[in-house]
Amino acid sequence: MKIAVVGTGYVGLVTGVTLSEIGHCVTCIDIDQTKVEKMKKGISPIYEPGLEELMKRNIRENNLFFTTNHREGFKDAEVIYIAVGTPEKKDGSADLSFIEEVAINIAQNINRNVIVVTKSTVPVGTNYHIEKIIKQNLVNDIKFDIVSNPEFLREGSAVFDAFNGDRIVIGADNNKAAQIIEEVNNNYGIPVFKTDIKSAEMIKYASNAFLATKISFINEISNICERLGADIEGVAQGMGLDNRIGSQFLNAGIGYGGSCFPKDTKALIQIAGNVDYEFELLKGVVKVNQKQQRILIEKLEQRFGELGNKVIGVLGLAFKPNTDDMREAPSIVIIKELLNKGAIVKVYDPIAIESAKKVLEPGVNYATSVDETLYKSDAVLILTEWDEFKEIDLSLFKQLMNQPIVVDGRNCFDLKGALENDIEYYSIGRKEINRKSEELESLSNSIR
Ligand SMILES: NC(=O)C1=CN([C@@H]2O[C@H](COP(=O)(O)OP(=O)(O)OC[C@H]3O[C@@H](n4cnc5c(N)ncnc54)[C@H](O)[C@@H]3O)[C@@H](O)[C@H]2O)C=CC1
Ligand SMILES: O=C(O)[C@H]1O[C@H](OP(=O)(O)OP(=O)(O)OC[C@H]2O[C@@H](n3ccc(=O)[nH]c3=O)[C@H](O)[C@@H]2O)[C@H](O)[C@@H](O)[C@@H]1O
Repeated sequence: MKIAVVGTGYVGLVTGVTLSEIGHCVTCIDIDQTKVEKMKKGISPIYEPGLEELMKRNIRENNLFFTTNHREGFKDAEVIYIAVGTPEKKDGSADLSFIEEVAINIAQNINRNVIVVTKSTVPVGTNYHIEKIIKQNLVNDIKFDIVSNPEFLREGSAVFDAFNGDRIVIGADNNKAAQIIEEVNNNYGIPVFKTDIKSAEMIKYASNAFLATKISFINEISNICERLGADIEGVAQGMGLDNRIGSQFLNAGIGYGGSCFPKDTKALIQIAGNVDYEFELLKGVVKVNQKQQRILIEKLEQRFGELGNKVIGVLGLAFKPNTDDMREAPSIVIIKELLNKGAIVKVYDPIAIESAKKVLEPGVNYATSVDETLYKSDAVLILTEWDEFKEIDLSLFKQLMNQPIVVDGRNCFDLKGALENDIEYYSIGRKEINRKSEELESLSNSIR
């Protein structure tokens, strides 16, 4: 089938590339000329494992094209996917200006009957808004249908998710259109769930809000565990064994970040507010997340008192491993606060340094390796659980740092290893490990 995809962020690019991989002829359209030039050469503008190989192959086989020109991109397209951003406005609601612009682009440039599929995460009712804008601005006498097809991929495993997702949600009022979009997706081999348009739009927000709730919940439990001397890892494992709860998304840490959970939770609070419903639970989730992002600063202050002139190394900047995406990364909030408190901040990330430079405060020192970050630091914070950090030789902390104090926001190391390597180790929801502690012997025995 001939398909156009508008917008080549994570969602648009992965959608376009994987649709070409399953046998469609796809043209991706973006208004960013530099990005399009890169993509035409098979270079991915985002770091996403496996994506570039698929891009290159499908470009070579003439299944995948890129353009900045909407008319050229829509030419003969039977299906048009909308995958532009829906960022957060100041009041927390979703900014639909990119979506509205694309609706006008479509109305002015389509030359045949077409199905318009919205992949972007949009508030309930937006697909009808898109339909209205297209109708009002149509230039040619053609017919079109609208379909909601929200995206559930995760950054860092987006290609894997495209072929192994749990479900594809198709929301439509017209059975024929729903059936065609189901056929388009056939070769992904993923179960399809069909529903009406508004419910499909809500499934996306409710899913993200639920996952965010799970994270804030386990983070609160971890804070209580710390105070009571219970161990969050065991608690999460024990909870997850109940199939009704499930073991995923129970990793306590420094709060969720990224381009979607923070904005989608706030947008859903607004969506509910618009129909006079106060979503109290979700408001709590957002508040807990904001508090959790500061938890490592509290731990540092408890240990040092003042942070002025302390050299703090930071390992990990991206909001999660395997991506260079810095959108709403907890590292931004934490580093800003460290600088405000007068600390000297040295940071390292295996992939996200260049994107981090665009968003972090001036005054940050960028290191090029773990060793350089550790060297003569008074404490090290771990903010992203990259494999490179999980595999660090633990003896390096004592060898390279002024004092081996590690405040780990992602529970990368086991307590026994930290203890054996003389690390003063603070993590999330677990016992503190500290050679200075008088309980050292008994603690050591209990861990062994
Ligand atoms: N990033 C993610 O992992 C996921 C994102 N989503 C949702 O998907 C949507 C897109 O998100 P991202 O891929 O992160 O977007 P993004 O913001 O990274 O990229 C959007 C792209 O659209 C382009 N664009 C804007 N207006 C355009 C126009 N009129 N014509 C052509 N191109 C245009 C921009 O130049 C940009 O390259 C959002 O609604 C988001 O909530 C859903 C699931 C996962
Ligand atoms: O709508 C979206 O954009 C996407 O949002 C998330 O995907 P993503 O943001 O890429 O990453 P996640 O793996 O969900 O992680 C989000 C944040 O939660 C944090 N997290 C995740 C899991 C966990 O157990 N604990 C935890 O703190 C991560 O560190 C990260 O900061 C969802 O998982 C996707 O299904 C959805 O499509």
